[in-house]
Amino acid sequence: MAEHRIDEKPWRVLEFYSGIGGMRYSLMASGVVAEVVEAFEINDVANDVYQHNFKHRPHQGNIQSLTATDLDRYNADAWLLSPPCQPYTRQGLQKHSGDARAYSFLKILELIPHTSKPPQMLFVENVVGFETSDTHMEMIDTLTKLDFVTQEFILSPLQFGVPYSRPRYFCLAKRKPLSFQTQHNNNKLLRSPGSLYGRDDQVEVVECQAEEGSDNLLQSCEPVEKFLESAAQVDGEPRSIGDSENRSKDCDGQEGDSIPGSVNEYLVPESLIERWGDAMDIVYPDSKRCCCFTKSYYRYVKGTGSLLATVQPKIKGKGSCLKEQRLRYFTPREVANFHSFPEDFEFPKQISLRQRYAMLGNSLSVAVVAPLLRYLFGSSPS
Ligand SMILES: C[S@@+](CC[C@H](N)C(=O)[O-])C[C@H]1O[C@@H](n2cnc3c(N)ncnc32)[C@H](O)[C@@H]1O
Repeated sequence: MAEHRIDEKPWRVLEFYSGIGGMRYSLMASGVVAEVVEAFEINDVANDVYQHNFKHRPHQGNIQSLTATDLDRYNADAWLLSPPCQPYTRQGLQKHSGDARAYSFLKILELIPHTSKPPQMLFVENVVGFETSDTHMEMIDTLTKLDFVTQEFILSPLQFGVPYSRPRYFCLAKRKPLSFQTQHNNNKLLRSPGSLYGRDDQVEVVECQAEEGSDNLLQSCEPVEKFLESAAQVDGEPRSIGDSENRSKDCDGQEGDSIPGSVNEYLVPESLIERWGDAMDIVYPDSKRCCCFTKSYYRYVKGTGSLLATVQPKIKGKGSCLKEQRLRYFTPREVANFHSFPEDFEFPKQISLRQRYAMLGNSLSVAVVAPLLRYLFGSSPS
């Protein structure tokens, strides 16, 4: 557990790029006594979802236009940020700080020295690849000049028992005189959660080798079936206003927008299986791993997330007839389960299926972020 402050006053937290609130759910799950004093998000649909679940509407607008005076008003102890990842993704142009979508985060870094009371703690989440970018260099440079100590991680839900591969980069920063519990990891990039639980480096090396694919690691994960809705629940997904009855089924694998009214509408059309079967990642209820769901899941089938075989073939995989396996998309609720969102998380009825998948694809794993936040806020032995 994170230690409470002696005065029991909650930490005052600012949440930047709040989306549908994955960071806030992680903070709640971490057990840290904290209050989100404001959240910032440009996308009003995401703000609808956030408000629906937290009864608090984030400040809507471009983070780039915030000033040091604006931020001073909140008198926050910690800033949690999950800035756009497109400038750093391997599939993208990798323009890093040259990409306009990186500007708002660079602006925030610029503002820190101009605030009258800089935050004591910072938490940044991004895609793997961020750690080699010039934005990362800029961030570490700024934090070092301001007397922050950092510990960086690349971690995936697979390392926390969730059968879901979504490795992400995390930077944890504390301003002196605050310090981390495991100080020998200062200024290191770690690929195992060992130090979050006070385990030594040797264990970390083993776990690091185990990441992404080792049998040991996968065996410690729960099976995919634990994350599934029952057929009745899948059937009960709400239909949204203005959604078309049928998805358009383009030959390039792109699909249109809708909200399914029955389980059949999650089934992958045969035309897509014929055309894209070889590129599909297919998993079974007893599988111990599925692929990262991106914001294009359900619109495209290639490289956007796994599909579930609802009929178990005699021989698993592509050797057996895919059409007989009744492939279906995971529902948004199931994707939220893989992100370890709480059961009471829900989308307002008017949010379309495409929007649900897009916002979930942008979000983060509570199973990974909660222990990182607990570690960040925990106080070091003096
Ligand atoms: C990687 S997602 C973070 C998602 C969030 N952590 C969650 O759990 O849903 C980035 C978010 O930043 C928002 N965003 C991007 N640029 C922004 C800007 N300049 N100002 C405010 N929000 C921005 C996007 O709309 C998106 O929701």
